[in-house]
Amino acid sequence: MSKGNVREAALDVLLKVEKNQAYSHLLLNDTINKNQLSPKDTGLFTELVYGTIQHKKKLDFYISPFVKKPLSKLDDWVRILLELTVYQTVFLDRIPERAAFFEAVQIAKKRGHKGISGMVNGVLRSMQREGIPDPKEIKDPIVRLSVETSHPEWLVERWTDQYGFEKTKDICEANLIHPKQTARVNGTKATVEEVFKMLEEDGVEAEKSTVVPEAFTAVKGVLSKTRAFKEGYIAIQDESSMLVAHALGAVEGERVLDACAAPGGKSTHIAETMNGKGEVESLDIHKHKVSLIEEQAGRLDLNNIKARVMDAREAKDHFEHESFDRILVDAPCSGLGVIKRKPDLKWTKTQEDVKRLASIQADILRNVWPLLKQGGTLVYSTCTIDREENDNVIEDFLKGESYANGDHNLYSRLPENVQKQMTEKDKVQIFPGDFDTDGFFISAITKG
Ligand SMILES: C[S@@+](CC[C@H](N)C(=O)[O-])C[C@H]1O[C@@H](n2cnc3c(N)ncnc32)[C@H](O)[C@@H]1O
Repeated sequence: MSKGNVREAALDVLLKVEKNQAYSHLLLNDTINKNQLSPKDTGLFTELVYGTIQHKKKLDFYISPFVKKPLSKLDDWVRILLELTVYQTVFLDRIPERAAFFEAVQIAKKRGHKGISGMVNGVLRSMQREGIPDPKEIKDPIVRLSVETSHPEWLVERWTDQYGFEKTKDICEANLIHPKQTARVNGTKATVEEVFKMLEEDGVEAEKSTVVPEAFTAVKGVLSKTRAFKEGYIAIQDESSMLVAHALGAVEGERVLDACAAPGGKSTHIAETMNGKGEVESLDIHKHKVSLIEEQAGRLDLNNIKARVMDAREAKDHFEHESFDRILVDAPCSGLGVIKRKPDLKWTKTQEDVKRLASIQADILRNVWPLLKQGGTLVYSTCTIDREENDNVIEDFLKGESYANGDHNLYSRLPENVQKQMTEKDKVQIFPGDFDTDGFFISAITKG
């Protein structure tokens, strides 16, 4: 594919993502596979799409003074083409300005009329001549942080109310850092050392995690292309997600319910911690996602996972009362802890979503609770960092259920680094800047 076509493909993806027609990561993979992009083009294409979404607000701040009307009045494709081009010139060193400008004008000519390509050219040339504005000059600290780190103002305000301004600044800045490529070793098949040898043969340079014992970061190479991945020796997963199986603490022979399980990252990890012995019942409301759990379990050679389509809110009608030793509710959530991986979330999620999700989370918890044995453990986790979906859901649940208590042993089941982060023994909020991982909330409750 030529560079121009890569940029045009990026523009198409950005338009669809903005219109909420698809998630960026799915559309990105789809375009890469359909067009059989080379590794080099894949790199540029991915960078253009994620970078433009990630820095959208700052890019608009740079562009607005040079456009006569409000940016919202431009055709969407014209505004996105400008954002995409300015992203390349301001954030990427390796792309010469003249090449980026030339391609932008060619795309504008192809998609619009002469007036539009002239306008695009004019805006870009004026920016080049006059220089871009500096967000540091914005007086209001919330607006300044929102522009500097490209987050919606409502989110910066909300996090400031919940965690204070300095912590919010940390979160916003951490959200701009490229996510690491991390994975865990499938302990039922090999040791970390054995897997490192296999990876080396495939040109992957790996470093042990400082957070999770069975985890590592690939600093060079592509994990999904290795024999270790294809033959089920590793599973690609963020380290904070891996903490959840530790928090649950399942052991051989137990019966575990994973109420919201697809695509199966945690179900398979739990099955590994049980050494493949015992039962994991993995539910998901979406039929197409249940097959992903089966695929993962198959690849990792784990035979003790039973995946089925089910609304967790109805699970108590399908399983025997108090029949599970442990239950995981890795709830559907706003995903505000994984913005560095899925930057479109910061532009698509709203406060209404947070409220709606908190009510679903509470419903799921209430409905799976009767299935937990006396003395059993339930772990509630989310990949968000919003109190309304995390602490508040758990506090309300504990108030409403007389046999539910915070499980203070959670503390001892988590790695030392994480323990240091904990201010309470039965729950922990991990922020994206804490360990260079996704943001995650993990809490544990016991029955009896
Ligand atoms: C955070 S994701 C789970 C990720 C999974 N635990 C993993 O580690 O791979 C939440 C999942 O809950 C599913 N879900 C949403 N509402 C549900 C419900 N009422 N019952 C069961 N699953 C639900 C979604 O389809 C989604 O796959």
